[in-house]
Amino acid sequence: MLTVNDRIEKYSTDEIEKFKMVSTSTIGHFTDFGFLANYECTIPVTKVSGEVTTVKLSSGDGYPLNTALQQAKKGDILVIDTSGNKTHACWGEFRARKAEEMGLSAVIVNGAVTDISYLRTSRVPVFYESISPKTTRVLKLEGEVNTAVSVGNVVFESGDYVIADQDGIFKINQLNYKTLIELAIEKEKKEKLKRMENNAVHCEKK
Ligand SMILES: O=C([O-])CC(=O)C(=O)O
Ligand SMILES: [Mg+2]
Repeated sequence: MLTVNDRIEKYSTDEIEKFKMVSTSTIGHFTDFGFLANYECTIPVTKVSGEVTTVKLSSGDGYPLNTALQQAKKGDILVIDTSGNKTHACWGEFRARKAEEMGLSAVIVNGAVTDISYLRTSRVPVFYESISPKTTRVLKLEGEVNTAVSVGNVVFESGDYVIADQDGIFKINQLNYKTLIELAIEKEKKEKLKRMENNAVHCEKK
């Protein structure tokens, strides 16, 4: 049985523009919640962000991913919950090729990936936990698309917004994002000034 929910839009274009302005390490000054810890990334990422499409797999069945890739939109971050499977890689070269074609921003998976040499050349970054030669298969057993999933101890739903950079991955929390983003933008402005002052002092000393 495959459950497919409609895609949800949670944030306005203006709000999304603001989210893109801040780094994860600035948000980390104000909250501990919403961060995924210890994920590897296939390529060096300076900054990536996007709305979330979720998919939940079971028993090494990769089939729901086909549906998720049909539901996802350009710019999305695909969040894959393997339901605890850390050995059967659900993401490899051909999924990556599809993601490139669609223009996905990134993929986050709480399990294994495969075809790592290809993934390291793909422009779509994949945040993952492990590498495995064993893969999921098309079993058509069970799965969910755009339901709530838990990945890296964070709950993700369709339409959530994720920002990721070299310091980590952060999911915007609908409960407090207005305050949090204003605080983060303000802090980044202050830090920019501080940086300029610092550099000026440095130049004077030379
Ligand atoms: O089919 C899979 O589950 C993963 C894979 O090898 C690919 O995407 O090329
Ligand atoms: Mg493959």
